[in-house]
Amino acid sequence: MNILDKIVLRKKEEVADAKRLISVQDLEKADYFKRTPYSFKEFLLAEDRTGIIAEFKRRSPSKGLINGVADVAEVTQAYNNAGASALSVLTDVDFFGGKTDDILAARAVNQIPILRKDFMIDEYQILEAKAWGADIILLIAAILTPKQINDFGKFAQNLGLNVLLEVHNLEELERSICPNLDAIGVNNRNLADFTVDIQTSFDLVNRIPDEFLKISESAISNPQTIKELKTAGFNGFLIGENFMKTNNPGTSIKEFVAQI
Ligand SMILES: O=P(O)(O)OC[C@@H](O)[C@@H](O)c1c[nH]c2ccccc12
Repeated sequence: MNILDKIVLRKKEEVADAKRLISVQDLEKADYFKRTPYSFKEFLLAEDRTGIIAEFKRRSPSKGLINGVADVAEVTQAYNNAGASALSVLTDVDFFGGKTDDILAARAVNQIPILRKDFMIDEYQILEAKAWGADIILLIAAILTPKQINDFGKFAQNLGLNVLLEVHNLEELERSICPNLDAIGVNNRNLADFTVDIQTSFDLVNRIPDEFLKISESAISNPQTIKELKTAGFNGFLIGENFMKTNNPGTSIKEFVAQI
């Protein structure tokens, strides 16, 4: 079994446990459930922002521990102050060291869009994202059928959430594309075997219809790469490890932004 299969198997248990603890009715009663999410597009295309979607990630299956001490409120605020267009917060517990409370903590101190970064397999998780104050959800083509992508996309957009579809190759892109999406992300990392190649982004960018925001995800560590991805047509750049692996992710993003 590859790692992605393991994550999805465990996710099914995690979601079943969460459903037993908190009902859908209770999620819908949360204060944040009433708020209107920020527009991903508006922030990504804003002249005074960088297009960077800056990620808070403690650990990953590919790298193990990345940062065990960083504070989510402190780091996401520093990302925001450095000009991030949006924040990405991992909520997967077992494989990425995330916590539900991380989104709540980031939401409380930031007025820019927040992506709930997780492996979405059930509508319940979309309701959680809304209740926790997230603005964007991620749908990963590699683990979902085209029908699930269409249905989850519609469900999320009906709640006012923005939808980011993640693909890793042309086959996933072509089978998954549907109208109920706001953005399409090309993951430079193959989630099944962790190999990374930025070329994946350059190969797929012109296959993404212009009605969608175009995001390049993972393995970005050089400001020069942002310039090249922009020229190729990307609007957004999802960066995690490059900042999180340092002693001070907030300083790290500032130095990075100064060079783009
Ligand atoms: O830390 P990196 O290499 O900058 O990558 C960030 C982000 O793209 C990566 O964490 C990611 C992309 N897609 C995912 C899906 C699930 C979990 C994590 C991810």
